[in-house]
Amino acid sequence: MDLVNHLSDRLLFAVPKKGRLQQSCLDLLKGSDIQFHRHSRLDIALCINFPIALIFLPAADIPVFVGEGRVDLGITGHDQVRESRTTEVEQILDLGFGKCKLQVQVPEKGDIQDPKDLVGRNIVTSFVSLTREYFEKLEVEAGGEERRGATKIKYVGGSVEAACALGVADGIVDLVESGETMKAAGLKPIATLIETSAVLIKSKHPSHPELIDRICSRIRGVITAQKYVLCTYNIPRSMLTYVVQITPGKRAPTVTQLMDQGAEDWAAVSVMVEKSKIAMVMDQLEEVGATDILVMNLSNSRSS
Ligand SMILES: Nc1ncnc2c1ncn2[C@@H]1O[C@H](COP(=O)(O)OP(=O)(O)OP(=O)(O)O)[C@@H](O)[C@H]1O
Ligand SMILES: O=P(O)(O)OC[C@H]1O[C@H](OP(=O)(O)OP(=O)(O)O)[C@H](O)[C@@H]1O
Repeated sequence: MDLVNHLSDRLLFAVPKKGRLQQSCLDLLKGSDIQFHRHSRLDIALCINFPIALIFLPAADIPVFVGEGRVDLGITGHDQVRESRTTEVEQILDLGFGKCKLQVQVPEKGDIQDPKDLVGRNIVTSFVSLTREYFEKLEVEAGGEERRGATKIKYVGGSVEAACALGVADGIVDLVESGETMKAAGLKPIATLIETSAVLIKSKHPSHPELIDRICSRIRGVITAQKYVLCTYNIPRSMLTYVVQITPGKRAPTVTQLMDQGAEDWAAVSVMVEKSKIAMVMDQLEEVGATDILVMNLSNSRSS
């Protein structure tokens, strides 16, 4: 197959080839009905139902390719966009997965309590630019311009948490989600550089802008459906002003008349509620007299 010819008319969309973001990305593509066949060992997959080619790349390389305009769209971590230093990508959508923090970590039992204590010492990280930027500020605060660059920052590609135990580093800068890796390595956090999650990014000069809008709209629909549930309930009309405050909806609740004889002063409400808040919202609705409260998962959505 002549891949180069096949790519020329297609929107190029980069997704992580491995690691923490990959499965959620594949789920998102499936939910958006972006169909493709990936041949084993090939990092390019042509879509069947869109003029799109998926390019499987390391998460760290995606902002570089998108920033240089070699690829039109991409999914990677916000941390990787910041680390790449590119100003040529637009972050168009927070995808809500891959949430973690980039933290300064030191041995739990050591004498270092404050990131300032690390100035002039050895740091190991996969995020050299963000770490350098962070420590340059501390260096200047600690000793003026002549201290700038005093901290030794070394790049490693993975297993960063092993660096202190191996005597390579006095502290590390690494991602933390559950904290299990940090704890197992006998480390504790002493500062947070940034919080991150997966983002959809696009080149500032993309090809196929209309197709990009279509894909963004599909992905946004799937993300919204994952974030919200649909809640319906019945409520006396006299209580409507209260319950609208409990369930304001994404735009506004839909209120309809109950058809039951004798229920003229009752209304049926249908409204989107954030999944993370639904249990508390149901408690509040019950307290103010709502009945027949039902909650349904959404498989997809579209709204402007
Ligand atoms: N523990 C985690 N929880 C949530 N998201 C994470 C976690 N670790 C990493 N991420 C996100 O996934 C991105 C890719 O990290 P990951 O460790 O999967 O890298 P990778 O591309 O597999 O490279 P490598 O494993 O070789 O370092 C990170 O930049 C971050 O945005
Ligand atoms: O706080 P936790 O939930 O334990 O997650 C944090 C770990 O996850 C990432 O590494 P990953 O496991 O992806 O492998 P890596 O060390 O090879 O990058 C990150 O670099 C941490 O090591």
